[in-house]
Amino acid sequence: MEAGNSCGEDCCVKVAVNIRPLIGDEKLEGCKDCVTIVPGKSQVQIGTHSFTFDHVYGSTGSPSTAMYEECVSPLVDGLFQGYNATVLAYGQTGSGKTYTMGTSIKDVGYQTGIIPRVMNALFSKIETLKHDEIEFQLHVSFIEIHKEEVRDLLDPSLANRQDIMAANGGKVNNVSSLGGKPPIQIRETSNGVITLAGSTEFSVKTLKEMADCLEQGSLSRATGSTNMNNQSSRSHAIFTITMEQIRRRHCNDANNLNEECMTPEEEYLCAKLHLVDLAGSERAKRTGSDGLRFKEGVHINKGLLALGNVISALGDEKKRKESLHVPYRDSKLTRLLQDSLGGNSRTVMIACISPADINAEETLNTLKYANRARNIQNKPIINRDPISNEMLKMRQQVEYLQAELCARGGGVSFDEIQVLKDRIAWLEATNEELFRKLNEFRNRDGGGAIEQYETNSKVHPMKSEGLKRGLQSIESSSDYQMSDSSDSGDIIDEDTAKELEHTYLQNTMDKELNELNRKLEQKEANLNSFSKATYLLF
Ligand SMILES: Nc1ncnc2c1ncn2[C@@H]1O[C@H](COP(=O)(O)OP(=O)(O)OP(=O)(O)O)[C@@H](O)[C@H]1O
Repeated sequence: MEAGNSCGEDCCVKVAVNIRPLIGDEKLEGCKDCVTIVPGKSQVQIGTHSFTFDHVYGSTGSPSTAMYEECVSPLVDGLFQGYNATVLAYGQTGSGKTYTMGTSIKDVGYQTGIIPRVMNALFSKIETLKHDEIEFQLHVSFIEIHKEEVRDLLDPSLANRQDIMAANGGKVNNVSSLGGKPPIQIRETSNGVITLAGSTEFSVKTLKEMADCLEQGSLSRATGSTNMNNQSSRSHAIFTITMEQIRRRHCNDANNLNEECMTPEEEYLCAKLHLVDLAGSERAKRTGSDGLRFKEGVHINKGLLALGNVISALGDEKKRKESLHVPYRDSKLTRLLQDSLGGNSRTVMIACISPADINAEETLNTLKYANRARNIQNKPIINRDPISNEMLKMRQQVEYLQAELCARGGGVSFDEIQVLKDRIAWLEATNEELFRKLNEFRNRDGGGAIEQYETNSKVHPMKSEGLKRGLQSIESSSDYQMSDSSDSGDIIDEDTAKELEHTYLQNTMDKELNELNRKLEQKEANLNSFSKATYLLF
């Protein structure tokens, strides 16, 4: 996929905070609510700290419709215009990330989470646009990054894993032992697009098919019991929806019904939406002393630390201006999200927090982390496929050449070309006639007059001078002869008469030859301009 048009403005990463209500264990432990929202200000206060975000939602139960409408719906609309988008749910374990994203089918949030809402919105929008000569294709992939390995949650061979999970009480304690495909490789194309080599991508046609992918992948996800959440996601999960569009546009110009207008113009757009449910951000030791959980925690922290460093580098205006190194390669997570953070994507981070006072320290860390993300600037661009781009360029080139041809051919209309053709035909006929007359002269004179003329004019200047004089006498001869006939004055002898007649013939030939040359030159010039005109037209 190649970069297309920029939206023209840099867009900061939008950050929203979602505060879940106190839940079962917290209530049982008698936890107090330590987070307050400043009404009408999108501000959160914890202890003496105060943070302002783009949006703050909270304590009202299920992920609100307002959160979807304000934060995610614009990204879904952008997909239809070809803009990539990313939604990241960040926060400590048990803060409500999976619930908010809707990535667990066992949760109530699954019904109202962001991903189910996105899927509904996508299909209903496609339904309304279907009539407008737009063809859609949707693809889905679902991967997780677990202990710095990218795993394919839609790998058909992982279907067995659900049985193992069921036998294991729904918990997977050692994901690596469950088999499946080898880890997926993250690749970067020459134009900076990040791709996953070897991940399963399902083409989906219906909402049900897409929901099945989400369900299957959710079941395959690595979860485990932690001190803070007995159904904790131990990996970063990325559900990606890729939408391809072919838009056809027919020319409707009634005055211009030529062949080109019957050919539809096609535009190809392709955009992807990453929906990311990050693993818990808490310090590793808080999730449990058990070796496996601890190691997982270290890896999770490594990814989130790298994400934090990338966010810091991108959020620091000075560093950004100096184009300093952004450490995307420090973890699989940041590598995979490279083109979503500070890249060509529209990005929303939803910081999920628990209001319970026992989580105050982690909540403060989450708010600080999210606050840094607000400074990241992305440059969303429309993503067009390179072939489509090439076609667009070629079409523009053809249009330019057609306009150029019209402009240049503007001085030579078809009528004018016909006039030129007629003139050439006339010139050719005249030419033939002149040659015929010339030959007649030659035959009449036996070639002597012409030869004599040519010899005289080139070789014998003295004789030529004599002929000139002869010509002068011819010019006056008509008067003379007339007077001769009337007055019967001077008598011209036979030799002089012959010489005068000869000179007369030579003089006539001379004039005709000059005329012939002039016409031939003109014919040549006309032929030249005619062939130039036809070259420009065809
Ligand atoms: N807005 C909410 N309303 C009611 N219950 C919620 C809400 N958000 C989360 N919960 C409940 O809190 C518990 C923890 O939520 P969830 O599993 O989504 O947290 P998490 O941040 O994804 O945790 P982990 O990182 O360990 O996976 C769940 O039992 C969930 O049902």
